[in-house]
Parts: sequence; C-alpha cells; structure tokens
Amino acid sequence: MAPEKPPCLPFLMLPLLTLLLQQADPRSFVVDRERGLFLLDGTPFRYVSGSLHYFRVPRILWADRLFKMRLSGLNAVQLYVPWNFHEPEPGVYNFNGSRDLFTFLNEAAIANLLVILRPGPYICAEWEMGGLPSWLLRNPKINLRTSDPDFLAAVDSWFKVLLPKIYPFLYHNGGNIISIQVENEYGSYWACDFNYMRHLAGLFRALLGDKILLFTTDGPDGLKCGTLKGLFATIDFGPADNMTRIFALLQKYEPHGPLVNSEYYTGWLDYWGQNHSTRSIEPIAKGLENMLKLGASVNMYMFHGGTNFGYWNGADEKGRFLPITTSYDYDAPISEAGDTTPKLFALRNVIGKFQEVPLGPLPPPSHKMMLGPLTMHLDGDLLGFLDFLCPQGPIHSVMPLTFEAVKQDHGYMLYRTYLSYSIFEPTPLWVPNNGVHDRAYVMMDGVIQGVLERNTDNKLYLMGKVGTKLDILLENMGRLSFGSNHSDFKGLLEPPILGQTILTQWMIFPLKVDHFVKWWYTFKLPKRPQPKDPSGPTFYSTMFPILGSAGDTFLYLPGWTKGQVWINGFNLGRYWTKLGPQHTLYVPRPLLLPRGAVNTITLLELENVPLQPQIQFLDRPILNSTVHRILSLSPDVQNDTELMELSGH
Ligand SMILES: CCCCNC(=S)N1C[C@H](O)[C@@H](O)[C@@H](O)[C@H]1CO
Repeated sequence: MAPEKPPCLPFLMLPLLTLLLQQADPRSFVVDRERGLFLLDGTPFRYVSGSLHYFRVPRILWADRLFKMRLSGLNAVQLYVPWNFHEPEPGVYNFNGSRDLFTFLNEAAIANLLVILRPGPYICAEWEMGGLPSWLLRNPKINLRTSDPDFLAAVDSWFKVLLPKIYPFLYHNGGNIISIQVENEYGSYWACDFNYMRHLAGLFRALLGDKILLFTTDGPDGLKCGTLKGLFATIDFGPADNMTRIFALLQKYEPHGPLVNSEYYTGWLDYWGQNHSTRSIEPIAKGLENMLKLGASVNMYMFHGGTNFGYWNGADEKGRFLPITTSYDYDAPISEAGDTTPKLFALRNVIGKFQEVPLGPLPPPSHKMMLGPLTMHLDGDLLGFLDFLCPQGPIHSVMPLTFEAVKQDHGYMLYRTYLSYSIFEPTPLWVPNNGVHDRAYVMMDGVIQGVLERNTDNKLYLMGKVGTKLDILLENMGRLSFGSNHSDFKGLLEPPILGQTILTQWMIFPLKVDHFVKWWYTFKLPKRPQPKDPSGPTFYSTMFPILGSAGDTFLYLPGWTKGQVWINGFNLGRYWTKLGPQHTLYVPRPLLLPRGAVNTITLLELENVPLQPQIQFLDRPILNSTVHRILSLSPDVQNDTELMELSGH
C-alpha cells in the first residue's frame, strides 16, 4: 500500500501558512508588491508618521515632543540628518549634546515610534545650505549634488562615518529605523544626474546592507529625475493638491508598492518680510482621511517644527533673497513651544478612525513665564571690541575675500579700508553684480551711513576726507536651501565702487561673535571707553534673576530693529522686529538658569536702538505681526515691486 500521502493542505490554507511562517521571521520591514503593502515582521503595516527635526529642539525636550507625537496616534517619526550640523570642518565630527542623533533615536524607541531617516546628503528643510556644509565652497568650482568627484569624495567621507553608526539602529538589526531616504527631491534640482543617484544608492547599500528599505521622495513634477530603479518611490504634496492625480503619477514609477506621501504639509514656512503662513485645519484633516482610506502611508511635514537657533536658517530666492525666519513653528500640530493645538486633536481624531490611538490625555500647554520690561545697558559698539572679536587680527587682501575663502561659516565679517583721496560731494558707494551677500552695514570713522542689501541696487552717498576709515560689516543671513544654486557664497563678492574708483587694499576681520559673547558671559569684559551715542552695530546686555515660577517664554524686542540674541551665552537666533512677521523669539525654559540665579541676555543690534532700550518676556508668541517691507529699491523698481506685492505675487 502506497504510503499515505500527507494531507494536502487546501489551497486557501497556503497564504495563512505563509503568513504564519513569516510571523516567525526575524524582524523585518519590507514592501509586498503583490499585495501593495508594507509588511512589518510579516504583518501588513501602514505608517502614520510626523516630521520632527532634532536639530531644531534642545535635547532635553526631545522626549516631551516625541511622547506627544506618540499620544497623537503616530507610529513613526521622520527626521533629516543635516550634514553641516555634524561635520563642522572636514574630518571633524560632532554627535554630542543636541547633535546626539543616536540618543534621539533611542528616545524615539522609548516613545514607541519607528523611524524614517533622511540623511541626505542634501536635505532642503529651510536649513542653512540645505544641510550641505559651507566648507564645500572652499572649492569654488565644486558642482554640488552631482557626480562631481570632489563632491562625491566629501559625501563618501561623511557617509562612511555616519552610516556605520546608523547600521545597528536598522529595524532588522534590532533598532527602529524602518526606511532610509536617498537624497531629497532630487527631481526638483537642475542636474538630473543619474550617476550621482546611482553612486548614493550603491554607497547606502554597501554601508547599510541589502535589507533596509531605501526610498526617494519627490514632488509631482520631480519623479522623472528623482526616482531610481531599486529605490522605492514616494511623493510629497499638500492638502490643496489633487491626491488622485498625484498618486496616479506616483504609480507610473511605483506601480505595485503601497502609496506613500512622505511630506503631507500641515503648515508652511515663514520668510522675513513676508506674511506669516498658516494652513486651515479642515482641509488638512480631510486630506489625511482620504489618504488613510486609500491605505496610503503618510508622513505629516511638520508635526513639530521647532526653531532655527543660531545662524541655522536657510533661504529661498524668488526674485528676492528670502531668508527663513528664526521660528520654524510651521503652524504645525505641535507648536514651536511644544504645546498641543486644535490641529493636533483634529488629526488625532482622523487617525483614530483607522488605528488605535494611545489613551490621552495629552499634557496641557507648558507654563509660560512673563517678565519685564527690562532695560538693556549699552556695552559698546562692535568696532570697539575688534581685538576680542578677531583676536588673530585681520587678513590683508587687495580685493575683498568671501566668508568661505577665509573659512568663516556663519555670522559676520568686517571689511575695512581707508579713503585714498577726499570726496567733497556726496559720492555713490555700491557693489556691482549683486555682490552684497547678504546685508552690508556701512560706517565712516565709526558712524553708520546706511545699509546695502542683496538683490537690490541701492547705493549710499558718502563724503569724507582722505584717510577716513571705511568699515563695511557683512551679515550672512543664511545660505540658500532650495532652488538651482546652493553655491551661495557670502560676503563682499565684488569690490565696492566709490564714484569711479574700485576700492582695494582691504583688511578683513572674520568676527567670532559667539566666542566673544560666551567668553564675556563667562569672564565678564572690562568696561571700555565708548562713543557717547554709538551708531551702527552695538552690544547691549542686562542681567536678571527669575524670582517667580520659571517657564517657557517669548522674548519681545519692541522698537529694536535687527540683530542677534544670546541667552546665557546660547545663540537664540536672529530678530528683525522692524521687518516682521516674527516679533518674538521662543525661549525654552531649560535655557534659563534656576530660580535665584542671574541670567544674562546679550543683543547685537545692527541698526537702530529704541529710545527706551527695553525688552520683555511674554507668555505668548507674536509670529504674525504686520509686515513692514523695507523697500530699498530705486524709485521706479520700488513702484513695480509695490504693485507686485499689492497684487499678492
Ligand atoms: C518654497 C519651499 C522650498 C521648497 N521646499 C519644499 S517644497 N519642501 C520639500 C522639502 O523636501 C522639505 O525639506 C521642505 O523644504 C519643504 C517645505 O517646507
């Protein structure tokens, strides 16, 4: 008798068996193209994710923000890794303090959030130079975001440090990173260099292995040059866009994978001099629900925006140079100060229709502190501290040099020369070829004459005797983070012209303002003889204890014009109260010293000080003040510009 045949499983049992077998799989996150699903450990999985940038939030607040994101019903967090945040000089790496990416990944795991990592090398994100380090521009001919060997050599060197550190955090290795993005919206960049994308994909595979899901993200018009065979294609769009049309476009490149919107915009960014951006809740919630009904995986950009502390804001160029504001609130579901908003609860309700949302309640808004007004005391004009600000002394050069040429990444540089002849009539000073990058404060023998700005053809009319000292303070307002040109050199890119004379013989002072302020805050500077009413860039400070209950707060600078703020030596960011729309700077509670200790606040005011040099700490932000556009264009251009702005361009 033939041995009894083993019972043949009815055909339908097979998938279940496959599923059960897969259950036994080790940890895995894969795309099932037969069913158009993600599988997590063999089980169908959809992520509802939110973007949070660790580099825009003080480390001590990471757990709070991540916990709120989990309680909002998210099961993943998406984050960029800014190359320039971690490699300040070639071959010098920093993963400490608020740069400790790995602690952040562990905090995300503790909050029970999976991670979608986007290490670039370019990240956009309204971040300085889109995350690329400005020291790349010390080679002025470098071709960024292409297969230029010089660029690829720097990229390889960086990723050979970063990616091995990421490897243990990959999901299948026991970590929480389920997918990794290659480049960022490459299809929006002019180069369309497939050798570059293939190089990146090969490098990621070589350093991360073949299990991790590598993907790309592009806008609807970028799929042709941004996608690559072997990389999972995803797309980004906002609530006002046509989801059906855009997902149909995506399916031309990813016909069998799950639908993914990697950047579903919950708000938008702000530029200095433009109105504050807000986005209504209802269309955002409706769009999210429609995508979740389709079974799509979605990442909401941003879920918590945070702040561009220091000099880290990026910029765009739309006819005019448009620096991003210090606040990256983004009108996001979690506010810049970490508070829940009605938008968060609306989105949480939508998510709750599709998957389990952790029981609340979400924490109430943090305690906000009010304090002041406080009177700021004049410490002296910037020129009076040159020995501290540039201890190594000036660089001498016939022609002006850029920030990059003298290895100054951020902040300010002083260019000094002397009149070689007297000018008795008002004589125009200007910089050809739009050579002011980005703002120039012009002084004669220490007296401010006015400001020259990028993308304007404004001139200043000067008079002076031979030997008069001409000082031009150049402010770097942040390098372009989007568009066709990231080689956004800073400083005087051309020699200024006075009348018919090209000004040469420069003394160039790279200013270490942050070192100076930190040093001053620590060791207290000796008082110096100062002009009785200095004009131009000037330092003010005051000291104050917190006697009541400390809390998050918003620094308000009524009547001040434009400058930089430090709290206890920490660079809080830029202010531009005269222009708006941001009138307050978020001060996270942990930046303030404990009750009874004395805090120090330092301002570098670049233009004009109010009659009453006071500041205040408010219990709410002002991000939408009326915009006072400073039009320093010539009259004819000014009228056109005003017309354009009135017509809402
Ligand atoms: C004017 C926006 C500049 C282009 N950036 C766009 S579309 N975005 C996509 C980009 O990938 C992301 O990093 C962010 O920069 C986002 C805007 O917040």
